[in-house]
Amino acid sequence: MTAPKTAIVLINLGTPDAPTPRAVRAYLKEFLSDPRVVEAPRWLWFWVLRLFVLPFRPRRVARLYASVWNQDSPIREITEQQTRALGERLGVPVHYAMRYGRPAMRPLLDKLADEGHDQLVILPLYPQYSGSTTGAVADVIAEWMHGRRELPGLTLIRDYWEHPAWVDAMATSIRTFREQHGDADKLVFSFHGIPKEYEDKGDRYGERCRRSAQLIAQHLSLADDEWAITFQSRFGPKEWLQPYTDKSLEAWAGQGVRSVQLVCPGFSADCLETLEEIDAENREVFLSAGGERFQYIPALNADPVHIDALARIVREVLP
Ligand SMILES: C=CC1=C(C)c2cc3[nH]c(cc4nc(cc5[nH]c(cc1n2)c(C)c5CCC(=O)O)C(CCC(=O)O)=C4C)c(C)c3C=C
Ligand SMILES: [Fe+2]
Ligand SMILES: [Fe+2]
Repeated sequence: MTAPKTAIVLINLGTPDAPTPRAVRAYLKEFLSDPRVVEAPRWLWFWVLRLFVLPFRPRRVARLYASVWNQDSPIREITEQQTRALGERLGVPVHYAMRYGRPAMRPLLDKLADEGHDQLVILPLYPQYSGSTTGAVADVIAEWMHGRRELPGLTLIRDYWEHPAWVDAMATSIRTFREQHGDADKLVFSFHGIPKEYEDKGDRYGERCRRSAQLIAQHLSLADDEWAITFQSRFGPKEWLQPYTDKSLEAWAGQGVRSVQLVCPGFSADCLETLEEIDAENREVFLSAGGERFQYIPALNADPVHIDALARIVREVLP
């Protein structure tokens, strides 16, 4: 037998192929059909998705994608940069795939196994585990394994919000931003939400986010009134994790908070939800409610402090 041939696979959520209603429709159809993402009864959601969501949302969301699109969707461009940088740092082949849309996970797993890799380390780029994100990645891996006779060794890094290397990278990035731009009345940690019902049923994602923000705030020696945690990206009519980012910004502006800095520690790469929803929509919410200064602190992206942290996290599980 030859020495184990290891490959690292980064996974992120996904994005449409193009900022057009047609491409966004195809992407949303795949994404929102996953029962990990929308847990409504299948027969009901089948019709709601086709009658009320897919005929309308893609047109509006395509315009939002167009407002942040570069050569490609930011999340795919940045994941590609992260993949290259981590490969150089580790000296081990690093690949990436998206859970929804392209490049897809299954063809990559097939290719790596067919090439004779017998150890795969899979790192979903969600620092805080949720069934709706990393759980959905695990589903694809499990289905893929089901169809294969010879299996490689597999390590799934479930999450890394507690890893000192990642907490340190987040704190360093925020500190560097504040050294360059000054502080604000409030530092807001805004996380992507999930429906409150998922938490009630046992998904401890919200708790991980709250503890995550606490660890970073401690690292920065912030007093309790200098920071806050909120949840963004509500979808549909039900209650999601609270407090909501937009409502909180509005309330603070009314209470005399003049300046805020927002950081999104649940997003390893900037994407529609940070560049458009936070840096454009929520900026507008805060400023039009009387706030004076709104600053978005970028995601860790392909910053060397992030790549160093990911390299440490992966090295710990390498054979
Ligand atoms: C409908 C339910 C959704 C759940 C639950 C959900 C959880 C969740 N999502 C992320 C990260 C990202 N989500 C992104 C976009 C996005 N998310 C939803 C819905 C749910 N997300 C939708 C419908 C969309 C698409 C845009 C829209 O139509 O509003 C993205 C950005 C992708 C991009 O292309 O830039 C990310 C990243 C997390 C971390 C999470 C739960 C923990
Ligand atoms: Fe989402
Ligand atoms: Fe959004």
